[in-house]
Amino acid sequence: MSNHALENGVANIKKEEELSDMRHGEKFSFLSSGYSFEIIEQMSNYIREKSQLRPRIAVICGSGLGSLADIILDSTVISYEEIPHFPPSTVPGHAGELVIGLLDGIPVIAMKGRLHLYEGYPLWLCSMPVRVMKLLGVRQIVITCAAGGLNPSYKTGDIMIIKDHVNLQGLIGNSPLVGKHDERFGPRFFPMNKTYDSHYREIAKRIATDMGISDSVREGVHVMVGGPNYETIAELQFLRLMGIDSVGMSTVHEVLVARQCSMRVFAFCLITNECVTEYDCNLEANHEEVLQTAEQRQETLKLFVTKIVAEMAKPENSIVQPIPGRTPGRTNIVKHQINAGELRALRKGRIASTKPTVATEQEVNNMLDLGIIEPSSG
Ligand SMILES: O=P(O)(O)O[C@H]1O[C@H](CO)[C@@H](O)[C@H]1O
Ligand SMILES: Nc1nc2[nH]cnc2c(=O)[nH]1
Repeated sequence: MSNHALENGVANIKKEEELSDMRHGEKFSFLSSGYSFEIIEQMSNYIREKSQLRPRIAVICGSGLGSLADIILDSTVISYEEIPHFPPSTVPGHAGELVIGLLDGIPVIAMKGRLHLYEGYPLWLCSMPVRVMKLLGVRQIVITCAAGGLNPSYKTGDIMIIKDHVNLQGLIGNSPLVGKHDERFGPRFFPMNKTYDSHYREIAKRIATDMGISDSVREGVHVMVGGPNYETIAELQFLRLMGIDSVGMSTVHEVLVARQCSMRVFAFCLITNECVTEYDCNLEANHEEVLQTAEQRQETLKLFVTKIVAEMAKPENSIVQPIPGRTPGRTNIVKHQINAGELRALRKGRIASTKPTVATEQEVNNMLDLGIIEPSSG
C-alpha cells in the first residue's frame, strides 16, 4: 500500500472542513490543521480491538532502536499500514509497527519506528501517533532517538538524557500544533518549562549508576532540524553557539504533542556519531554509522529502558497532573468532585458516571487530565 492511508485521511479532513462552519483563520490557512478528533478516535478504536491490554506507558523507538520493542512479550504487532489513516514508515531502521505487550510484566505500547518531516509528512502527521496513544490511555511516554553529538565532550555510544530542547522548527512557525484547535487534545497555549520530567531524569541517572554506565550517560539540550541531509560545519557551529548538545531530525514535535495532552515525558538520544565541526576533518556523517552504533548499544539500551519503564509504572511515579492552560469556557461540563470509590468504578468500564455526565473510562481519564473533574480522597 503506498500513500493510500494518507490520501484517505487528508480527503476526510477536507470533507469535514468543507462541511464545517469555516472561520477566517481556518479557511485561509496555508497550514494543515491535522486529523480531527473523530479520525484519531477511529484509529485508536481500531487498535483497541486488536489487544486487550490498556497500557499507560508508551515507548517511541528511534533509528535503529526498534530492538527495544523486541523484548516486549505476549505482543500484538500492528503494521502502520493496516491502521486506517496511518501513513507508512519509509526509513531504514524504522519497521513501521505498533507493538502492544508486556515489558517485564508492564503493559506498554511501542512505536517501532517513527514518522519524519523529511519523509514528506507534515509535523502534525509525524506526531499524530502520540494523540492516538493518548486516546488509548497512555499517560507516560519514553521517546528515544538517534542523534549527532555536538557537545565536544560527547562520544559515540553515549546516552544523552534530554533536559530541554530548542524547537527550531517551531520558532519559525512550523509546529505540529498550528492550525485548527480542538480543546479535546489539550490547551492551545501551554507552558514548556517543565517538559522533560525532572523526576524521571533523576530516576534515569540513578539507574545508570546502578547499571555502571553513568560515565556514558549525559544530560543535555536537543535540537530537531528538518533533514534529511546532515549539517554543514557552519550550521553546527551556529547550533553549538545556541547551547545545543545533540542534533537530530525528530522527537521535538512528538514531545510537544505529548505535553499538550498532559503526558509525562522522558526522552533520550543515543549519540550515534560525533558532529564534525572542523573543516580539516575527514569524517562524514552517514546513516549506516547511525544504525551500526544503535546495534552496538542495543543490549544496554534494552536494559536501561526496561528499568526506566519499571520505575515509571510504580504508583508513586505515575501520577499525572493536567497541564496548565485549559481555555476557560470551552466546555460546558461542570467541574465537580468525584470521590475515590466513584473514580475506581468509573475507571473499571463503560458505566454511567456521577452527575452531570455519563462517561466512558477513556472520557473520565481525559477529563481528569484536563482538570474538568477532580479526584478527591473522600
Ligand atoms: O530521530 P531518529 O528517527 O531516531 O533518527 C535520526 O537518525 C536519522 C539520520 O541518520 C534521522 O531519522 C534522525 O532523525
Ligand atoms: N541532524 C542529525 N541527525 C542525526 N541523527 C543521527 N545523527 C545525526 C546528525 O549528526 N545530525
